[in-house]
Amino acid sequence: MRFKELAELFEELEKTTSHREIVRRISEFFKNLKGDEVKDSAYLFLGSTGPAFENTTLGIKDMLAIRAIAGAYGVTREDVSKRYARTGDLGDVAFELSKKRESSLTIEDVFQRLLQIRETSGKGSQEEKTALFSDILQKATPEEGKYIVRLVLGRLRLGFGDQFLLEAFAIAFTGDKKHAAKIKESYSVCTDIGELAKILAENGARATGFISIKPGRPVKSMLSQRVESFEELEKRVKGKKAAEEKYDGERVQVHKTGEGIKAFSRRLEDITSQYPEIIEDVRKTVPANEIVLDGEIVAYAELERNGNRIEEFYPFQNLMQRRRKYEIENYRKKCPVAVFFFDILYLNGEPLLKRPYPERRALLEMNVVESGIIRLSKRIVTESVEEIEDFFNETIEKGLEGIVVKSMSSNSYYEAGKRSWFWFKWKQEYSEGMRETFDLVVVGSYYGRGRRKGSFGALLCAVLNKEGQRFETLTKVGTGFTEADAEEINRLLSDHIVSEIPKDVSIKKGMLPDIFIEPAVVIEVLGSEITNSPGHTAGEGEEETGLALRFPRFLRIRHDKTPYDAMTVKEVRDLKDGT
Ligand SMILES: Nc1ncnc2c1ncn2[C@@H]1O[C@H](COP(=O)(O)OP(=O)(O)OP(=O)(O)O)[C@@H](O)[C@H]1O
Repeated sequence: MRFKELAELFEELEKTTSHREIVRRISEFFKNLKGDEVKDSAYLFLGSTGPAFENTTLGIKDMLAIRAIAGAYGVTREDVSKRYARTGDLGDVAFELSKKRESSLTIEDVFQRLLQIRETSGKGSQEEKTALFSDILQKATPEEGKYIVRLVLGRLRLGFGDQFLLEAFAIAFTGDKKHAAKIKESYSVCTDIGELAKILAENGARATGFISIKPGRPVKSMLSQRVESFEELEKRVKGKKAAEEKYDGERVQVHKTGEGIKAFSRRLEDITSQYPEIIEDVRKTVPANEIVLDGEIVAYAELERNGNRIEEFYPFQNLMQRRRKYEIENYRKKCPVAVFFFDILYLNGEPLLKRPYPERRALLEMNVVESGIIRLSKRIVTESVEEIEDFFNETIEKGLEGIVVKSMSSNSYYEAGKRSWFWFKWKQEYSEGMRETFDLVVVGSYYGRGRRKGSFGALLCAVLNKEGQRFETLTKVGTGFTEADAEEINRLLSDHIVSEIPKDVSIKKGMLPDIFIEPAVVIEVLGSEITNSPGHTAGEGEEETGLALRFPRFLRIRHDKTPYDAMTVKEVRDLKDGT
């Protein structure tokens, strides 16, 4: 299919606000695609050239793009820069400069070219990338050029995410949107949207029955519910249960496929290169040929004190030093880590997601030999709430944040991507009656004054309205930031500044921030009271006013969460209602 049709659709979708209409248009489009176009278009709709767990960056920043655009249209770089300053979007600049009336570019041509740019590396690659980019721009019409530029820069902002695409697949490939729920479940297991689209296109609704975990392709993590009290725990998980230490670090899924070993974060990013010591030790101590393990990486050291070996757990913030591309060896020494595996999802050709937890745990213990760095989560198995309470107190003494209680029932499967009723977390702060933490999405910022001049004074934060896939504001967060936090936040937000309210965000007039931010950055906030408020849009309906969070205080950036992992309106309402 011609790329022109995709560019035209992008243009229309940008202007469309109706959820139904967007899904309908996308599904019509997918119905007409053939072969590889299905897979490639699925990636392109999300502004990418592959699944999240592959490194899909094309390595072209503004400077190179300006060079490529100037070269393509025979104008000076100054001219391009001036237009860029005026429009704020290099895609719009390409649109202005292109004079081409007709083009024969196909979706495949554009996709292959993006891949070529992505795969060009090494010496002289900048020139080569620029030349490849310039060349395709010359062949493109103004509309096509606009979207090619945005795709190359990773800035296609259509204002919707993968959930819309999955709903469109239901209509396009199964003929009925009632299959959307099953397709969304399949996406938690097959997290490669292109691959999923292809399987659905070839097999229809039947596909959701056989999609399975595959080593090398991370599944979405299973998450836990929270309980308010031990009494509630007893009610929720009857009889024998396991209580495991809860480690506060970075979730990790380790995939071993023969000699290849990869580590993926909760956001499904490839974090293999950040933790070479874990990869080395898995190679040494996990003999299975093909295996997928789930666990938590923590900043950790075993120390000797007065002749005793003691375990030292360091705060989550220490571990964040390891989020880097360079100086890895240096930081490996500065911030030693261990990984605590608590689950096994695949073993030598056999998917284990549908095996109950006790069986999975037994297989985990049989297949992982503990070393200094590779550990198994410590746990007890008991029917007694008192024993769990003792275990909980010991974990707190050790400096850990709490426990995760797991059901031992015969259907306690691994529920990828779900906040499951088989896992319950219990943290120290709950037992102390402390305030609740909220993971919120930053959607705007207000200029700072006084000491905070030049930075932000407060951040406008939102929660996810799951039904509408929209972000609705809940609170303004202005305290709790250190200077380093503020700097890091400014840096993260700078990539996501937009000139108007993003389409999937709702903000009340009186709450409009100085700068709009597209949903991308998640922060964890401590708050104390949820109230009704006409100032915010969270949960606002015809009959209901919005909800607001009072006295919020910034705790940390959640690098590991995407906006779609943020707290939902329903969760906030449940907390308010005390359910
Ligand atoms: N033994 C364990 N079993 C399961 N999860 C564990 C364990 N130890 C640590 N964890 C971590 O705890 C998380 C479970 O809490 P939850 O699912 O609510 O995630 P969260 O939203 O990140 O919450 P929190 O902020 O409380 O960590 C898991 O995602 C995992 O990263």
